[in-house]
Amino acid sequence: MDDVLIRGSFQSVLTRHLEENGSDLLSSGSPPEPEPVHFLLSEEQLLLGSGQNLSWTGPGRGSDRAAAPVCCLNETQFLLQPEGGGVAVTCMCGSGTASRSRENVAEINWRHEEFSKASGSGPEVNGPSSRVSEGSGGSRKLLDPDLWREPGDSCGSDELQQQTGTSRCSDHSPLNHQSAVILLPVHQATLLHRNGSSQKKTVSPKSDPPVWIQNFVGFLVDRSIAMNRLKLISGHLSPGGSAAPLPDLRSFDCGCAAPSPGDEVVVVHGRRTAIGKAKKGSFKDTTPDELLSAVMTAVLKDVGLSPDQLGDVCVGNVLQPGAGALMARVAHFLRSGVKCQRSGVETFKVAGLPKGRGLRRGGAWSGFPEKVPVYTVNRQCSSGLQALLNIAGSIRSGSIQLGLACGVESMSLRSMGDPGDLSSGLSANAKARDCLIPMGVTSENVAERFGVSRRQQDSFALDSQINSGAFCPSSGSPSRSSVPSVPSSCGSGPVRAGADPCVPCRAARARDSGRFDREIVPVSVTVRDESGRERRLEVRRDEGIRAGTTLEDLARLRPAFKPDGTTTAGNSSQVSDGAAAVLLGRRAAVEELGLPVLGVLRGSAVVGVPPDLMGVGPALAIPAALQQAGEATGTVWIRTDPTEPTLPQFSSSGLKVNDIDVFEINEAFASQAVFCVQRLGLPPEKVNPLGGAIALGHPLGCTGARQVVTLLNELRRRGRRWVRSSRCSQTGPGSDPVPPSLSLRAFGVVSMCIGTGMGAAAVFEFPGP
Ligand SMILES: CC(=O)SCCNC(=O)CCNC(=O)[C@H](O)C(C)(C)COP(=O)(O)OP(=O)(O)OC[C@H]1O[C@@H](n2cnc3c(N)ncnc32)[C@H](O)[C@@H]1OP(=O)(O)O
Repeated sequence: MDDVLIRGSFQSVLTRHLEENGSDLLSSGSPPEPEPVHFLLSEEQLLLGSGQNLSWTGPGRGSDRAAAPVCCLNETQFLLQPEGGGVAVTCMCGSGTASRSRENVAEINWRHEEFSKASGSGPEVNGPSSRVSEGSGGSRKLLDPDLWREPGDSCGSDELQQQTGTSRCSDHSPLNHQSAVILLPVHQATLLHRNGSSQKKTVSPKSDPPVWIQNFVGFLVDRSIAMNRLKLISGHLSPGGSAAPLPDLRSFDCGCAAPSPGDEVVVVHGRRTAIGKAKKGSFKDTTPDELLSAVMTAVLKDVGLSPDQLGDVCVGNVLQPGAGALMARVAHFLRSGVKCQRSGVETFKVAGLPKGRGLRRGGAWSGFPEKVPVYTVNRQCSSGLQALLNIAGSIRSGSIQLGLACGVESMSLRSMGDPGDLSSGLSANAKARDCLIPMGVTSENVAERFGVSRRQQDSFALDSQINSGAFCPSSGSPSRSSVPSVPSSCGSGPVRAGADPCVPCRAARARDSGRFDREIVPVSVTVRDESGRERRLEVRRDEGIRAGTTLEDLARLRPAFKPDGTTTAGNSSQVSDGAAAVLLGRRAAVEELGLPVLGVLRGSAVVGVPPDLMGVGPALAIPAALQQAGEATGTVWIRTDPTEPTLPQFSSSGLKVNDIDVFEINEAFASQAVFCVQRLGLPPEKVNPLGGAIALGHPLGCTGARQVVTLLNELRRRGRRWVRSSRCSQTGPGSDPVPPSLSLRAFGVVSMCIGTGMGAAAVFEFPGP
C-alpha cells in the first residue's frame, strides 16, 4: 500500500481507509504488518471531523476507550500500553485551556515517563509542549509545572514559550499545536490509570475493526512542520528506534473539509412538552424526571426505535443538584405516561414513516433498559443545546451511532440564585464578581451600554407574543402598536401556493393555529390547589402566551430588576417548566435503520463574552457557527480577526444571513435579543417566527433542545429553497471534487446567551423531505 498524504476530515479519511481496506483487515485472523499510512490533516479538518473532543474509541461505545489506541483531545485519563504486537500511542493534542493547567503538565510528564519505562526508546508522545530532539529515540524533555502560570495568564512565561516553542498567546489554542494521531494494530492492551490501577483489554478483530486500521498519523499545523514531525515519529516507531527515511508522500487536496455524507450528524426527530408557568402552572407539582421521561419516550416511540439502540443519552439541566445526574437516570427507568400511537388519541405522525410503525418495531414500553447510559450537562441556559452538541461530538468521533439529546427544567421546584460554594477571593476579581450579577441586571447593562430603549424592548416583546410588526430594528422605532390582521400563511400544514412562508406567526397565532401540535407531547399530571386538593389533567398547550398583549400594557409594567431600569416582566423571558428531546444519529446508521432525516447539524460554536454583558453572546456565537457551517457545507470562508476589539459585524465569511431561513434566538431578555438582531442585521421576520422565550417561557436546561425542535419543524413546514452550494465530495485520492452546483436546502440557526458570559449557536440544514 502506498503512503498517502490526504487532506480530508479526520472521520472521512479514516472511514475511507476502512472502506478501502476493511475487508482484508476484518477477514485477517491476525493483525496485519504495520504499513504506515500518513494523513495530513489541517487543524480545522481535525476539529471539524472530530468535534472539540476527539475521542476515537472505535469499538465499544460511550466512555469505553480501552481498546482505542489513538489519542483523544483533552483526554488525560489513561495511557494505553499495547502487548503482544504493535505499539499504541496516545498523545496529548493541544488544547488551549486544558494545556495550561498544572494538572495537565503533570499528566503529560507522566505519560512521557510511562512511555520511556514501557518501551525504552518508545514513541514520542506528542503534546502541546513536547519537543523531541532530532535522531533516534527522542529525548523527552519533561515540563516544569512551575513555568506554567495559573489560569488567567493565557500566555504563560517566557520560559514556557521557549519550552513549547510557542511565541504568541494564540499558539496555545487547539488550532495551533502540533499534534499527532497514531493508530496501530493492537491485540491486547493494558489500560493504565494515573491512580495506579490497570486493566487488561483484548481486542477482537471482528468486533473492533477500527483497531485493525494500519498506522495512522495525522498532523496539524503546516505541512513542513508536519513532515518533520512525521519523520521523527516514524523514527521512533521503527525497529531499534532509528530514524527511518520518510517515503515520498503523495498529496491529495480535496479543498473541502466537509465530512462524507454518511458521517454527517443528522437529527432524526424531536419532541417537547408544553411549557408551563413555573410555580403557578400545570407542571408546578410535576418533577423533572417525569417531564424528561415523557419526551424521551415519545421521541423513540414516534420513530419506532428501541431504546437499546441508543449509544448514549445526554440531558441538559441547570437547577437540579449535580445538574440532575440522578434525576436523569431515574427518568430513564420511569414508565412514561405518554399516550401511545395505538390509543388513537395521539395523532402525531413522523414524516416519511408510516403511522403506527413504532408499535411494530418498538413493542410495549417499559422505560429504557439499564444498559443504555445517560449523563447530564450544565452549560446554564444553553444546556439543552449543549446536550445536542455533546451527542453530536460522540457521533462524529465514532463513539456512538445514535444518541438522544435532551433538556429539562423545573423552575417550580428549584430556584435560580443559589451560587453554590465560591471562594471569598472572588470579590477581588472584577470578572469573577461579574459572574454573580443577576441575569436581569445584565439585561439592564446591555440596554444601557448599547442604547436599547424601553420602547424597543417592549416592541420586541409584543412581537414575540403576537405578530404586531411593532419591532423594527432598522429604524429602531416601532412602526405600529396595534395587532395586525392574521398572516395568510399561518397554519400547521405546508405553505400554500402564493402565501409568503416567511411571514411570522409568533407565539399566539402559532399556538392557536396548531403549529406546535406536532412538537408537543401531551403529559398527564396531577396538580394540587391551595387547599391541597388534587386533580389530574393533560397538558398540551404552552401556558405563558398572552394573546391580548398590547404595547400600552407592556409600557405600564414596572422595571423588575432596577428601579430606573427598562427590563420588566413583560419583556423578560418567563420562569418556566418543560422538557425536550432530540434523536441524533450518524447519517449512515440512520439510513440503514430506515429512520427519517429531519435536519443536518452543519456547525456550532460557543464563545465567551463579558459576564456583565452576557446577553451579547449570540452576536458573536452566530457568526462563528455560520463560519463553521460554511466550511462544513463547502462554502469558501474567511476567518474574522479574533483580536478585533469590538464585536464583529456579520462578516462575508461562511454562510450568510441570506442563507438562513429561520433564526431561533433565545429571548432571555428583549434588550439582548434586540441588540443581537440589530448587530447582526437579521431580518426581523426571520427571527423567532413562532415567538420566543418572552412569550413561550424559558425552562433553562430545556430551552436549547426545545428551540431545535421548533426550528426544524418550521424549516420542514416552509419547505426547501434553492441555495448556491459548492459542496465537495470526499471521494478519495486522485478523484476530482464535485464542482459548485445548485442544491436544494434550507438553513436555520439556534442561538442563546449564557449566564456568566457566553454565547452558543448551532446551524442546521433541512435536507428536504
Ligand atoms: C442566559 C439566560 O437565558 S438568562 C435568563 C434566565 N431567566 C431569567 O432570568 C428569568 C427572567 N424572568 C424573571 O425573573 C421573571 O419573569 C420576572 C421577575 C421578570 C417576572 O416574574 P413575575 O413577577 O413572577 O412575572 P409574572 O408573569 O407574574 O408577571 C408580573 C406582572 O406582569 C404582568 N405581565 C407580564 N407579562 C405581561 C404582558 N405581556 N402583558 C401584560 N402584562 C404582563 C403580569 O400580568 C403580572 O401582573 P400581575 O401581578 O398584576 O398579574
